[in-house]
Amino acid sequence: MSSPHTVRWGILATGGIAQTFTKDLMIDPSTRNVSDIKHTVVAAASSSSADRARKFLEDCKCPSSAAAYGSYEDLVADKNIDIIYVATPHSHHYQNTMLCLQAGKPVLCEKAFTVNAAQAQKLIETAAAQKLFLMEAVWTRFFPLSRAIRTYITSGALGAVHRVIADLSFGEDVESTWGTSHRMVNADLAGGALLDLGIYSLTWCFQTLYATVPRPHRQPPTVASSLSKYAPTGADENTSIILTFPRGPGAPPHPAHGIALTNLRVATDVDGRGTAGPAIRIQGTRGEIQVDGPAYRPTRYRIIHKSVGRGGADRQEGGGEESGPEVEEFECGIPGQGMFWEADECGRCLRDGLVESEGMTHEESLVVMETMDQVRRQNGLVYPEKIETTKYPVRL
Ligand SMILES: NC(=O)C1=CN([C@@H]2O[C@H](COP(=O)(O)OP(=O)(O)OC[C@H]3O[C@@H](n4cnc5c(N)ncnc54)[C@H](OP(=O)(O)O)[C@@H]3O)[C@@H](O)[C@H]2O)C=CC1
Ligand SMILES: O=C1OC[C@@H](O)[C@H](O)[C@H]1O
Repeated sequence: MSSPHTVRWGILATGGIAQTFTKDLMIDPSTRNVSDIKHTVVAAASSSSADRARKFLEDCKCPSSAAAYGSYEDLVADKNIDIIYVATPHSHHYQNTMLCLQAGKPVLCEKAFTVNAAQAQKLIETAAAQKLFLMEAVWTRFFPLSRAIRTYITSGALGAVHRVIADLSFGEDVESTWGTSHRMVNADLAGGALLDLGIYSLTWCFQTLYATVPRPHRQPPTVASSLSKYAPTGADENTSIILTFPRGPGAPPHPAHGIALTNLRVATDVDGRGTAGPAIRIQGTRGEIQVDGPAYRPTRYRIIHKSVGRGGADRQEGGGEESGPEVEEFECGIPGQGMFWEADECGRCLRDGLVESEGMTHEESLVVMETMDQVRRQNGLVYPEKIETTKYPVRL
């Protein structure tokens, strides 16, 4: 057996998710049955100080040889780095990712990819011109659970999928939890439910209704939406979206609806015990897949088969013969947070000289950003010009 390919990471920013991701990188890949890829962290940078970056590296138990930088500019100049993970707020993704790409570094950039589609387009063009790998860090798409569900749908076993309902809502007292400056609600940081949480509801609609169609036949959905703002900052706190995925050659002949929901004041899981039901329902003519939340880190799903003798048009007088179990339950444990699967994907793409991942293509990141742009346009949600601009460099 050949030795694993080692990926040397640089971490840009030292906040909450940077810690979680980096700790996942440090987990032995064999615990998730991975033997072809290994990860190491060779550097981290904090925009506030090198001391903060040093403490971050220690807290995450990174190798003692890892370099600690007090600026992102110093990080991107480090010749030992294979790829940079950008973990700043949404507002900063465009500027920070452009900095990395222009310094010749491949990038895994946190979601939401950028503030708008125009920025995403520029990053994709820059990566293509430089022949550099670039991916939006939609980690959930790389879970074995997500892959299994997509495979099940493409096999046709669920029949024609007509509707997907996906919700990621938090149920917080917004004022006391986030105030006005926290990145969740701060418009200067492109905060709000849509870009932060709604993107996962959209992810479930897209990965089941868009990514399951052969690539040449994928068509962007039409978008209808409603959004309410959090008065103190103008960021959105309640956003509901209905997507209609057109059908045609290479795809099922009927349009399918994706309903993507997000709300900061009411919760998907109201009692924290799943009593309210699944976060995601994928409804096909032969059955339904129900995925328990949270939508960003699901560990459990079930397939409910529409059996002969039960329900709908297949109902028979006196009940019919049933074939197989009516409900199949799947439990998918995660040996860590689960961010390592997207990191493994980056490693394989770098090893194979790819500039994008089939699991999260540039085109799909762009279509999702365009979808969120439409939702914002339909409801008058605009962020400050300095974070909507495609100008580079801009000091934020
Ligand atoms: N995939 C997932 O599950 C999750 C993804 N996220 C995404 O990750 C990104 C960061 O979120 P999170 O880690 O929670 O945020 P934090 O606020 O915890 O960290 C953000 C970091 O970005 C850096 N930064 C640079 N400029 C600014 C600025 N003006 N204001 C605030 N921070 C700044 C800081 O690091 P430094 O001082 O070191 O430069 C800061 O610690 C967001 O895009 C978010 O959507 C968040 C949570 C979960
Ligand atoms: O990406 C995310 O997933 C988990 C949430 O807690 C977080 O706010 C969000 O940014």
